[in-house]
Amino acid sequence: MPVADSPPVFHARGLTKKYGRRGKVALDDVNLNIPSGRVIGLVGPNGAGKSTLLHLACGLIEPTSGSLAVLGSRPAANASHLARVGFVAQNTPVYGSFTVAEHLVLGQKLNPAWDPALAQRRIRQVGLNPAQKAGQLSGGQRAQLALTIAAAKRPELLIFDEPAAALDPLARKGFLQNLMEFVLELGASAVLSSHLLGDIEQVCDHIIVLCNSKVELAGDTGDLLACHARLMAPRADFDRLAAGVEVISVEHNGNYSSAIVRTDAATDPLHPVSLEELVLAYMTRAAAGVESASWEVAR
Ligand SMILES: Nc1ncnc2c1ncn2[C@@H]1O[C@H](COP(=O)(O)OP(=O)(O)OP(=O)(O)O)[C@@H](O)[C@H]1O
Repeated sequence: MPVADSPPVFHARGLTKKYGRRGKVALDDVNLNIPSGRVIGLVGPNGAGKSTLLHLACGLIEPTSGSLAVLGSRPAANASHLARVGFVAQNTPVYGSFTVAEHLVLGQKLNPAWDPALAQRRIRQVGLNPAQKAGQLSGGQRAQLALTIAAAKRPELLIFDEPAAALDPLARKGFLQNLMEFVLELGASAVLSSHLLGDIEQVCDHIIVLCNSKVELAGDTGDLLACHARLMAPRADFDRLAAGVEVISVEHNGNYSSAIVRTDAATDPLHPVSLEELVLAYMTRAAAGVESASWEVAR
């Protein structure tokens, strides 16, 4: 894994992206500092701005205002920076009329640090036929090809936009396993956007929760899990919570309530939360904020 003094994977300051003449806001004043050496899960509801952030990070689009540095430089600043980042887009695009072997030849031509041995070995390991046209591969095989091409660049950062969404559970498991093997073999960082919280929980050690174009939560999963818990108590107790306890989301069931709280205090009775519960709590809070804001406007 990269050393502690490596530049951050993402360093965003006031990062804002608006689309089109109407200025549709996709990212709104985002601040982030994501250390290297992590497998980062980027989660959030549809339209939250995840793909926009990843496209900005790959230099495919420009911010409207603010700044984003990726591995310490402007995204896609030059050929050598491009070579440091491997990107697997949504639906893992490949050239349908090219064979698997032709993809590897193309990869070698286009990438100065291409590792042919790694590419060949991985193609063999995942059982891809070099002579097969990519257009005839299954979704899982296409994803494995796209992952191999991204990894054979030997990048410092691998970026995946919902790479496994269309795969069946077995293919997804294989894909995630390979992804983790690559991360270890390359000593790379990875950013993985996904709606599949189970996948995120399985492979990520850092998360970014993006809701309504803003960062709702970001941090190392271990740290976040340590300062969140489920609090179950009579409903009335929630009116007099200890100082330092913040309710993120709460469900009432008769006179009893169950809440996900952020706490630096030891409050009884607290139960640990899973990463999935934590992410859902922040997404629920953000959705409730939008609902009450639009209700205010409607009044
Ligand atoms: N090229 C574009 N032109 C106009 N609006 C766009 C464009 N791309 C994205 N948007 C809008 O920006 C917002 C964020 O979109 P984005 O694709 O980044 O979200 P996302 O979190 O990746 O969503 P999903 O989970 O559905 O893939 C959405 O409201 C979307 O409609």
